[in-house]
Amino acid sequence: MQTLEITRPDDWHIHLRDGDALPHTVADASRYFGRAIVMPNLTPPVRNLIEANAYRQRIIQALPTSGHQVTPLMVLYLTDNTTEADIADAAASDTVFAAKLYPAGATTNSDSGVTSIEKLYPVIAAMEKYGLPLLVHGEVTDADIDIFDREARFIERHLTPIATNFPDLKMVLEHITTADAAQFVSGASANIAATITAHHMLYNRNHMLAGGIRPHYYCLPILKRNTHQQALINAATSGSPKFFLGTDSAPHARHRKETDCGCAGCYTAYAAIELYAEAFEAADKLDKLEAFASFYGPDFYGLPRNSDTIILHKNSWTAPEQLPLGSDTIYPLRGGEQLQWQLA
Ligand SMILES: NC(=O)N[C@@H](CC(=O)O)C(=O)O
Ligand SMILES: [Zn+2]
Ligand SMILES: [Zn+2]
Repeated sequence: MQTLEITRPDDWHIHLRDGDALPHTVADASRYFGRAIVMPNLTPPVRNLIEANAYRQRIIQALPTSGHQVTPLMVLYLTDNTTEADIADAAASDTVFAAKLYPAGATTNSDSGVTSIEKLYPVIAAMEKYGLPLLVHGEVTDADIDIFDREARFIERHLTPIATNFPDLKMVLEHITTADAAQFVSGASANIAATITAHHMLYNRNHMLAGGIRPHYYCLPILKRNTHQQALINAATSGSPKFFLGTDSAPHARHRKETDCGCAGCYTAYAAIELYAEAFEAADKLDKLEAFASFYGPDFYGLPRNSDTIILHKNSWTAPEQLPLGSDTIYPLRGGEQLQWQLA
């Protein structure tokens, strides 16, 4: 049996949600991730250090009592009312590691997001000054911009100006989905990086739309055409330290995805590294998985790499068709289908 031993990975983009969902999401994230950058898009969102620390406590209370435990790294949710003092407090803490820019209306729970990125510039200046990374959901929201073009337009309109105006800002373009984004990040300075999900490496929009509409493949930014998928595979497996693992595992109750207006988000945390291993193996680049999953993320954030390892076996198994999420159930990505890699 083929075996793969890699340094313990971290997840640099995950949604753990809150309340009775937490025991489930936290247990899945704890299977092997050392640390997790925890997205702040709760309702209400995590807007300041006090709210971040309270959420962190709720996560810690939900950690499994035996076995490995993931360490939550908290993130602030930027709003039109975020102040430079909010940034200073967060940067001085040892619990908050970044702040997240959601353009208002761009994605799940982004209603409190930023309505004018230019008005946010003083806050971004503070992030540059204090060295707090800016994490970006990079999509414009204009009704007249095609949903498949929203990431590329965001790069031209907003990311390029931010990068020019704040040359020392640490910035992560989250869950990139286009060749345009991969190119932008590759060509940018070393303080600009990107996370890539397993599902954007494994799938393109045909998987979601050809032969029937499959709501469990619907996430934002939306899956693009296969040439973009190939660009993401190339970026993730290139060995460039600018691209690292962020699952964007985002659970939604099954009935909220299988409905007339379904939610965006795919649940992958139950088999995240297994799905990435499959994608890297398909590209014949398994040797590049460890650095993508375990080195480049902590290097970018200025944190130590994990010192222990995990082991994966090449061994086919059937993914569960559904999983509990508090009092709801979720249909995980790949539910009921075969997975190729298994955690030892
Ligand atoms: N990716 C998604 O489709 N959904 C995420 C939000 C996000 O990361 O944009 C969620 O919170 O459900
Ligand atoms: Zn997002
Ligand atoms: Zn996300």
